[in-house]
Amino acid sequence: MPSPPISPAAATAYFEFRSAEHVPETHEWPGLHDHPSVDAVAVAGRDDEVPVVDLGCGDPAAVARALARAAEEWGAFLLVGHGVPEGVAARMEEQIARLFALPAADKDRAARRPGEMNGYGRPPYALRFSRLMWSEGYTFAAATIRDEFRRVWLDGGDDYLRFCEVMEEHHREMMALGKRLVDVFFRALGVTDEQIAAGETEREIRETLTATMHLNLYPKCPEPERAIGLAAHTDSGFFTLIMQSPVPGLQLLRRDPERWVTVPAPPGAFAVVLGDLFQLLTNGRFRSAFHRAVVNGDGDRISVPYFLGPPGGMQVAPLAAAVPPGRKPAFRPVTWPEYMRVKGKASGLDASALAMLQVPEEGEEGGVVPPKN
Ligand SMILES: C=C1C[C@]23C[C@@]1(O)CC[C@H]2[C@@]12CCC[C@@](C)(C(=O)O1)[C@H]2[C@@H]3C(=O)O
Ligand SMILES: O=C(O)CCC(=O)C(=O)O
Ligand SMILES: [Fe+2]
Repeated sequence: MPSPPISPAAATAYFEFRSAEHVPETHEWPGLHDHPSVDAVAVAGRDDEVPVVDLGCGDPAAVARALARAAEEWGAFLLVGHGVPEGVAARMEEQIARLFALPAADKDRAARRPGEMNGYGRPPYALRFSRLMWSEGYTFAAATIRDEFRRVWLDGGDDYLRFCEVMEEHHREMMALGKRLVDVFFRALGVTDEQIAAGETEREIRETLTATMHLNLYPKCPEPERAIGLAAHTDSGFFTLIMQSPVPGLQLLRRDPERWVTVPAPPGAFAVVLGDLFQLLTNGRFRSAFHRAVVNGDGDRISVPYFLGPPGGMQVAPLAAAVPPGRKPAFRPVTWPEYMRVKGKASGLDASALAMLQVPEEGEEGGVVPPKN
């Protein structure tokens, strides 16, 4: 019988990872090794090689083809040749390490309150589990960085200013990159540049993108095989640009047979993970990826997912270009907050919640989205 979800009090209690010599029962996850973990590098050239998309290769048609393949088959890829200056990641790592090294009282002042999206603490879906994850997190809307971090640095000051400048620099770079990628995704779907320029919906999607940043610290773990950094899930928005330390930890679930493929972490590359609303937007052609983060015994790992999605009030519906001629869209329109509620009520943490939005084909009772990756 599954154990009950953890109480809100236990979920917000501070845990001192640095002094832990063992993984306590509260943080021990059964079933972590039900599927084997595969190192993508060790099997390079085979099916388990995580796709790489090189934005700077100079051949837009080849980029769109590589992106379409990665989005259809994996729902995730490594992005290189993106032009984001090298120093950004190093500055982010330094500031994030400083934030999480602050005294517990400073971080607790900014704790995410029940029902709130922003703040220090465990990610929203953590409340669904009976065990705790081996990570510290901080979520904030990219548009409100200065207000948000006055909760940590009450009087402002140099540390606060430096922190905000670095977060804002990352936000600027990621938003510009996200908008470029949206156009390449459209091209990968077969939408021409002229259609993108003329298409109201395509332009609206690109121009109204909203960004949420989530800082993850996975502290070095004394018994990494007994703990999980971030439990398996799909992201719910359009897509997520993940900056990660040059220490692997992100894993993607592949099927037939089920196995976790570790995403390599070459310096400067971003991992890109597609979310459920992108699957809906592309009428199911591009898939969201079921993923998780494992921990390690050698050192800390930091990751910064930059979640891109629609504004809260926008109804997301399958793009006309993605619906085959003569067919109905496969999903009904939904807003992001409405989808989060649907997913919150679903039993799984993957894209299967999308089945509740599926429009049955003529003569059908409704259906499920078969997992592909
Ligand atoms: C924009 C968001 C996506 C997210 C919920 C959030 O409001 C901020 C945190 C994100 C995250 C990170 C860990 C896994 C996840 C499922 C969660 O509970 O919080 C995702 C959410 C998501 O993509 O649905
Ligand atoms: O740490 C990572 O690489 C993945 C993080 C993630 O999936 C998330 O925060 O949603
Ligand atoms: Fe994620």
